[in-house]
Amino acid sequence: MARRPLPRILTDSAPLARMTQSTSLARGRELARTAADSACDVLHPLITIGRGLRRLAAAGRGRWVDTPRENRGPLAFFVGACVLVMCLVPYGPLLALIAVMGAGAWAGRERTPVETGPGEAERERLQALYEALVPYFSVEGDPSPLYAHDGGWERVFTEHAFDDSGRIERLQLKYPAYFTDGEDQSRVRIEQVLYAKAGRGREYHFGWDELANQLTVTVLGALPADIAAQRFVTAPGETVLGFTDADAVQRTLPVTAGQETRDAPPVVWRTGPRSTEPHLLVLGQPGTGATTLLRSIALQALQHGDVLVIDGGGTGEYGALSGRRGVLGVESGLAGALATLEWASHETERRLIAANRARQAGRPAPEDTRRPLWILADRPTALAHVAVAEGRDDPQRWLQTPLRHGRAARVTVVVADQFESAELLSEPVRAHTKARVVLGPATAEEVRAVLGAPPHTTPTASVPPGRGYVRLGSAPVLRLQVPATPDPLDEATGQALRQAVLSLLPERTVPADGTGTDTTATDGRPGDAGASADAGRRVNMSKSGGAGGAGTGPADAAEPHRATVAAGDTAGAGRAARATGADDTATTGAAPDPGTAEPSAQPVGAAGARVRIVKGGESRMVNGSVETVPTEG
Ligand SMILES: Nc1ncnc2c1ncn2[C@@H]1O[C@H](COP(=O)(O)OP(=O)(O)OP(=O)(O)O)[C@@H](O)[C@H]1O
Repeated sequence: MARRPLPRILTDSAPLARMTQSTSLARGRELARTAADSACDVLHPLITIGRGLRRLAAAGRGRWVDTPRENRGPLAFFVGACVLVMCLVPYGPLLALIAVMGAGAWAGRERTPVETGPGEAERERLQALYEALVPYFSVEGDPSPLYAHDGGWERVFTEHAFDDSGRIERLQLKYPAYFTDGEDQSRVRIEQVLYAKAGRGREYHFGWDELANQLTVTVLGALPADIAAQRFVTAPGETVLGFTDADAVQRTLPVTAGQETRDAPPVVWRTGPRSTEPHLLVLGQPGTGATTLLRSIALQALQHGDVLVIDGGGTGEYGALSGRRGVLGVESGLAGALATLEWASHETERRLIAANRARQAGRPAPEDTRRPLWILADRPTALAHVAVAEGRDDPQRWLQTPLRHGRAARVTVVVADQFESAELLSEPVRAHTKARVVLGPATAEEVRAVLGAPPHTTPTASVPPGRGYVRLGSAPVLRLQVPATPDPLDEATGQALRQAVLSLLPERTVPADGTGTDTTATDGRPGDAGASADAGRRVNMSKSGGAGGAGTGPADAAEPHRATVAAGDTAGAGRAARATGADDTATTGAAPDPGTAEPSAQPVGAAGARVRIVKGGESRMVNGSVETVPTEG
């Protein structure tokens, strides 16, 4: 049966449209809207109170439900008693009504919802980060991937925080269990992606929680660079290499920075017989603070021990140490370095033999074997170059015995050099320096090559001098800021820092000039000590040419700053001549091989002690000067 058509009024919309557009209908609508608005304004307090009473009632019901059954009776009794009291007191019901209305109005007030979660721009940033991680955290065939191209970040970014400028400050993310988080390469890839997407130019810490499959990225603030050289509160055998992040070490030290005193987290390196990393290697780009670190170590070492400095760079930046109590020599020439290191090698053996004999005799180790001896070699590879040119020994050869046996003999070796010369470092230096420092800008690969593990932070392209990474043995890699310890004889050094360093230097045992006055101690100005010194009364330990005067050989020309130590007595000139002979003996092969030399049993180490370098030879170290003495029968 055919369907009947609908009446025209229901199918044709034109009449309806006409009605809608009619002015009377529009006016009616306007009136209705105004009336509703006015009613809303008038009734608003009542609406608020009503909403509040509803919320209070809901809260009361919830409370009643939460109350244990056995407590409901007393609670009902208490409420009833309150109501009764209200009814009995004058104006009680009225006051109760006002109180209930007030509470309703307060509970029903409109609260602007607190904005939670990231804003639009921040959500976009998180989504971009998520999408960048998809190729690394997903594999084909995963039925429910955490990371997928059409996925959202909300599932995997469990924590996030932004700084005022909208950059990520902290991010915690989950990753699939099959991700190879145990492999450095895999981790480094993720760290690089996050570094690029979260904003370059800042340092990030990556905390991998392999158990929970969680990675926490935190932006690190710069390490404070305002700590200068000062007396650190440490035990003998402890050396502060610098300062690091507060959560990286468990200890703090009181330090003075500018006008304030505060606690700072130090990187403390332990040396001596019980140390598991008794020697240190420092590598870095030129000008990144290796010399400063060695100077800082020297100032701390001089508190309890003796120091020998080899300044292979020949920049004269250790000149302030010359002639100070405990400083056995500051050498920047090849010949002097060879003689000094040879002595140190024999001294190590002497200490070992003396301590061994004492042990066999049931006595404690002799006093003269217990004073720590520090060998600080700054750029020894520069001298190795000169040695090759002159056909002489590489000075590093004489570091072998101190490196191998120094721990038991309380001899500590610190070697600093530059990245580009690192392959010239001898095998014993590489093998026995378990404490390592990298200074200055370095890629993660460079840091790993030196420290044996990559840093857990992204190295930044520009860092202040003295900034780097440190690793003691197999401990974690830490960020490091070396205390500012400039050369006090450098004119560019500020007065405050100069005074800080000068105040840490031990007293002079050898006058800085012919008058016997300590010019640097009085006014701290550089240059005085060297300029006014009587050249004829100095013993040049770096001699390869004539006695006492300026060197004439090629090595001398290349070493304008080599250290000289004043003899300080009237026999200076003659001693200088003999020192030349001693030096020649030591460096032309007349000295016995370290393996066969029988060390002297004479006391050594303490400032001013007479030290014979080689038995049968004629070299002695007296007050930091090499002198020759007649051979004993
Ligand atoms: N920890 C530090 N705090 C402040 N300034 C520093 C620090 N370390 C080094 N400097 C400054 O950086 C400059 C270079 O330092 P330093 O000479 O120690 O570096 P270097 O690596 O030994 O350089 P080079 O190889 O040229 O001798 C100096 O001006 C020094 O004062």
